[in-house]
Amino acid sequence: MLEALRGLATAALLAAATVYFLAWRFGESRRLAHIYSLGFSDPVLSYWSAFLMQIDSKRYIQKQWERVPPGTKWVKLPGFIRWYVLPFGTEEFQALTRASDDIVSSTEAVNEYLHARHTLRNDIIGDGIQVPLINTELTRSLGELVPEVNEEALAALDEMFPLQGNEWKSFLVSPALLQIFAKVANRVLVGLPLCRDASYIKTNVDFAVNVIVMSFVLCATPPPLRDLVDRLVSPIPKKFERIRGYLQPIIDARRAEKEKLGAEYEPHPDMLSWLIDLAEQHGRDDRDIILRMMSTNFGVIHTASMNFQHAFYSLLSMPQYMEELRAEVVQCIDEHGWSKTAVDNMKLMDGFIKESQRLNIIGIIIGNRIATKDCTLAGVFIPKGTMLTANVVEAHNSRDFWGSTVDEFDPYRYIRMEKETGKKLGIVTTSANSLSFGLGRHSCPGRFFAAQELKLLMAHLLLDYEMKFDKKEQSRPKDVWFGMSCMPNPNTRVLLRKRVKA
Ligand code: HEM
Repeated sequence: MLEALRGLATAALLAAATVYFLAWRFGESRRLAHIYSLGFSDPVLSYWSAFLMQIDSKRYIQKQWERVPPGTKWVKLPGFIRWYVLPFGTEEFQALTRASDDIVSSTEAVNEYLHARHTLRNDIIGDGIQVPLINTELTRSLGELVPEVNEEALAALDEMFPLQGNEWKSFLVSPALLQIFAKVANRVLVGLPLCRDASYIKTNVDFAVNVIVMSFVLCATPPPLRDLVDRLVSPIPKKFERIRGYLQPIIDARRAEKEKLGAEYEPHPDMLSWLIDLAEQHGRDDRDIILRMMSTNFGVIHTASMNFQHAFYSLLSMPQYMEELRAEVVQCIDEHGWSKTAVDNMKLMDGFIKESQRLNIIGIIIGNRIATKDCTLAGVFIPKGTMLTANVVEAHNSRDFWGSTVDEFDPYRYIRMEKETGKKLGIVTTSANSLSFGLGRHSCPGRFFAAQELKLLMAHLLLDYEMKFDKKEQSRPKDVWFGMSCMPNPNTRVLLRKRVKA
């Protein structure tokens, strides 16, 4: 009896979800009929296109893009849940990057694809007032933070890759790098000793996975049922309580220290301190501070770790660049010590990581925004509720822009282009053809810190380790694609050995 009832409830839920999504999709297809389709435009047949797109999204968008008639302004890409509208020409791309927040909202887009109102509690912290802290406090402190980031990078590498004598040892890269990046980031988010607490780090790493899984669950749930499903199955409230257990005593201790020392109080140079001050200015409670810490952790750990893995695999598959990169690190450190200037001067390393980001993308689209009202962008009507986004595959592989060597991995490309154009083209420079950190006013504010940690970690690996893939053929392991998203192969093992320095 109970089984039958459960079956009936599941069938009713599935039927409700199907009716809801079909109704939504029919309406959206009608409203976007004037925009060129990458595949079938018919609301029903477009599900077939969406299916083909999910199977091999990179090839699908590349092939369909080549067929777009010249002069087209915007195109739409079919998804199972909705259409994605993308700028086709330069003018349209600029209209998207320049559109103000009251026309296109990145927060609403995050709310939709990550279900952030539920998963990241954007109903409370969706105002994003912590974002400017990254642009100001964190980016300004990068120079001061180098010794700390450096110390943490060394400690984390030693812990995750323990080696003795001159033995070669095999390591699974992906989980080790997640821990390393979580620890290094938390050195500047919360400081010592918590950044080295294995259980705190694990809770944050797991929280990010919970967010992704819950966003899939909520995506498959019709909107009226989402609050209920979230309350019944989400593991996130428990994660919040665990993180609160770690952070609340530190928040209390810092407040007590400030009260005791008065004018002599030296604030800790980390995100937690900046958030405590921010909460005071805006009259927010400690729950607010903890949620913002969790949301920041969500944004920093997996992105940096995946970008690094891609660059690391590229390096191992092209060992011819190891000596040149090592020589550059040695020269920069000899001249400037372990400092921001030294890191900034590692131009070949910069170009190597940027070239890896260009060719090893983590998704075919980036910079999602939702139109919050009916509007006209570059002369074309965009209805309220449309998801706008940009094509990373085309941006990073455009033969017109990158020239005949577009398919080659060339770390010197940016040094050469900087000389030719006089423009800065480092990792942190975003443009219509470099979209790894997003686009326009909501491009990643943490990219200056991210570039520093990626370069410092790569520098230490080069100086302190010999490394190669733990498999016969030393070629890049195949990436793993899920629909429109891609990640470096998580099963990759690497052999490491302590390097004897000359
Ligand atoms: C390699 C590492 C990283 C990558 C690839 C990355 C990438 C991105 C991308 C693609 C976006 C969306 C941009 C857009 O919608 O146009 C973004 C947004 C953001 N990132 Fe990062 N990120 C990284 C590291 C970091 C770090 C270390 C921090 C903080 C310290 C950070 C904080 C943020 C924030 C707060 C936003 C939202 C900005 C806004 O809404 O205005 N990210 N990031």
